[in-house]
Amino acid sequence: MADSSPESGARRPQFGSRLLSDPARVFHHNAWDNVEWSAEQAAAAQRKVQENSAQRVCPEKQVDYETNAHKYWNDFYKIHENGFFKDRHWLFTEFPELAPIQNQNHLMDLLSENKRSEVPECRSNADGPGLITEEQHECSSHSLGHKTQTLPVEEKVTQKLSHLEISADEFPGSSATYRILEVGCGVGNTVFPILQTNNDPRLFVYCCDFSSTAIQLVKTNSAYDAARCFAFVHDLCDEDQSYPIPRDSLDVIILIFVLSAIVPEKMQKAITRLSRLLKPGGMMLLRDYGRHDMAQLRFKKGQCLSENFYVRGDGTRVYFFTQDELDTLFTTAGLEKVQNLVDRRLQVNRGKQLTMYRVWIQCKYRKPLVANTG
Ligand SMILES: C[S@@+](CC[C@H](N)C(=O)[O-])C[C@H]1O[C@@H](n2cnc3c(N)ncnc32)[C@H](O)[C@@H]1O
Repeated sequence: MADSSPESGARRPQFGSRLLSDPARVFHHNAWDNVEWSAEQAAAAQRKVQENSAQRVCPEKQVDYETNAHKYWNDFYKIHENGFFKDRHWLFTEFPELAPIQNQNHLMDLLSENKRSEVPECRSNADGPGLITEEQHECSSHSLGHKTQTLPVEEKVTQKLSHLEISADEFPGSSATYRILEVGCGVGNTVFPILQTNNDPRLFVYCCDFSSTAIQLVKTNSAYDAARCFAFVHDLCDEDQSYPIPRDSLDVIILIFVLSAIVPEKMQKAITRLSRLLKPGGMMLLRDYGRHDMAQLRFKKGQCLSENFYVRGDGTRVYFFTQDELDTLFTTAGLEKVQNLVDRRLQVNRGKQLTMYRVWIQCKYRKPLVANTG
């Protein structure tokens, strides 16, 4: 097979296509896919988790992390603004649903021009010391422009939506025919690539986050276009707060490293509420941390909140999923599996000769065309 590494300038391959067959070549690329874990490595990971989970955070602190979760994320974004999470052009190869079909050939041409090396997710210093690679700190060149004002029309819509009674023909994006919602969008590192690469006039993109600081950064980004996008503050765990979109109206919902940030007991209701917003045939897409990811193994004693759920030094929290747990969450919400895969990836810092074993899970679940009555 021809070399399709980002360095070669060729189109970025889907995950799963670069395999390390000769361990001596480990430092020849930045990342290797589907890395097999030996029994010893798996057992060592299990032991690490037992060790770092032995001591739990006290109940008072647990209440604080839950009650003030949005404040901890606000603080995070006040410090890092939009220089922390890198834009993700891999999105379109992994999730072609983000680009309407008629655009895909053109999209692939655009992407092949993009020679940036791909880093799947780049939560770093808060996960533990020493995890940061140089490229993970690299800031997106096109996510830094800021506007100073939001549009008055949008303000009016926001006010109207705060007294929610969504009518089927009066909501932002109501005239669009392809609607995407990103939940927990942060500073827009998924939303802006979608808006920039997909110029289909029938597309409308919604994005929300419970961090008002993050949403402010999205709205003041020069790439934010209120005619094509609607960003709003929303807590996906808040059952009393409606989404500003009617039921059965979305083609795609995206969750990128966000479900892991909420308390496990609230995950099911959050997913069930979101699934109601999908059109029949609509898709829920997720990429998130898998069990025994390097970030989980790096936690120290005293940072565990509950099984596989931890708090970082900055007060933000993270859960590490198995494929079965995610399958249960989505199928209980009435969705059908299209994809549920584990991406075991060996990331390499060639400069520092470091190896990092990452575990991510990628899921696609579809709302059935006919309601599941069984
Ligand atoms: C790890 S970051 C990922 C951000 C973004 N999806 C990305 O990939 O760059 C997790 C995001 O989820 C948001 N978040 C956490 N809990 C949330 C909740 N209950 N409701 C809405 N957003 C939430 C945080 O504010 C943060 O922006």
